[in-house]
Amino acid sequence: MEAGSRCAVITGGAQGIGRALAEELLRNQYKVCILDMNKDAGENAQTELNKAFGDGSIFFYACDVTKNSDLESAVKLCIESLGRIDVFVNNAGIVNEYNPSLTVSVNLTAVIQACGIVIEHMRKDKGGSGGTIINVSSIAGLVSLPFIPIYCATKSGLLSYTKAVAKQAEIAAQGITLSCICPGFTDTAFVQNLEDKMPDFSTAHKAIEHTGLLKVQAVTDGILKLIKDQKNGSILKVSANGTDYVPE
Ligand SMILES: NC(=O)c1ccc[n+]([C@@H]2O[C@H](COP(=O)([O-])OP(=O)(O)OC[C@H]3O[C@@H](n4cnc5c(N)ncnc54)[C@H](O)[C@@H]3O)[C@@H](O)[C@H]2O)c1
Ligand SMILES: CCCCC/C=C\C=C\[C@H](O)C/C=C\C/C=C\CCCC(=O)O
Repeated sequence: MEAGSRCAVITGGAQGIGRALAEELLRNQYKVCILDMNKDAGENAQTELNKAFGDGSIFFYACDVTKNSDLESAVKLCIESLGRIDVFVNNAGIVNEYNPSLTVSVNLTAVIQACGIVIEHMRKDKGGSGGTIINVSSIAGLVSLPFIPIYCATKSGLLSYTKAVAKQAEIAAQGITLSCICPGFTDTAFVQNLEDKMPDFSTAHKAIEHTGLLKVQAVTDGILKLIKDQKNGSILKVSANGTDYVPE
């Protein structure tokens, strides 16, 4: 590991927004670890991206973020591979209105657990060098969508949690910043095959027809902006109308 290269970890990084972000960070000279429960997609991303960016650029570790023991050991492996973590992106997420506990567990509880683990590593008073945590929320965390109430609850919960932790005096003192990104509907596998994931699929389908889909690049650009701006406690909305910070 060369002195000075920045290191990032992305949960749910095997496909969709997470994988595109991994690629973007590699293009920006980061070393990257991706964590995902989809072993085939994760190994595939690792092989393809190491081929494109050079061996040892990216590491994949299988991790179900809902299992605290998986998270603990995956973060340890990331630190062994990268040396440190400068940027941690909690990106893994699901929509499943028929399984509230799983939805809360993946989208909210796992993020809270991961933040706890990563903050301990980043704290300057514990030998770390600070860092940035980005939590991937959604416009569904800002507006209430009647066809996905449980998903909305998890994503607005993420906004509250992130802003509250960011306000803790010791977070800033330790050189740590937390922020959230709130994308609108985005063109990934996430918005496909959802017929059996919500009772009122036809309203969801109409909403997407009405708003259209964002390109993944708009979301990864937003995450790069958050990494660059380091505005602790900020919420960045990405929609068809552009990318803007949400006023306090
Ligand atoms: N696509 C959209 O329209 C959209 C819009 C706003 C926000 N988001 C959010 O963006 C994030 C990424 O979404 P995406 O569109 O790339 O979805 P995606 O389905 O393409 O990718 C999600 C990844 O998360 C992984 N994952 C799911 N559960 C996991 C678990 N328990 N442990 C580890 N990995 C797990 C999946 O295997 C997958 O690789 C999610 O948090 C989602 O809520 C998506
Ligand atoms: C075909 C059915 C797909 C159902 C999609 C379900 C969940 C997707 C959740 C995403 O996180 C996106 C959530 C909300 C987007 C809300 C409004 C979009 C406004 C778009 C805009 O202003 O550009």
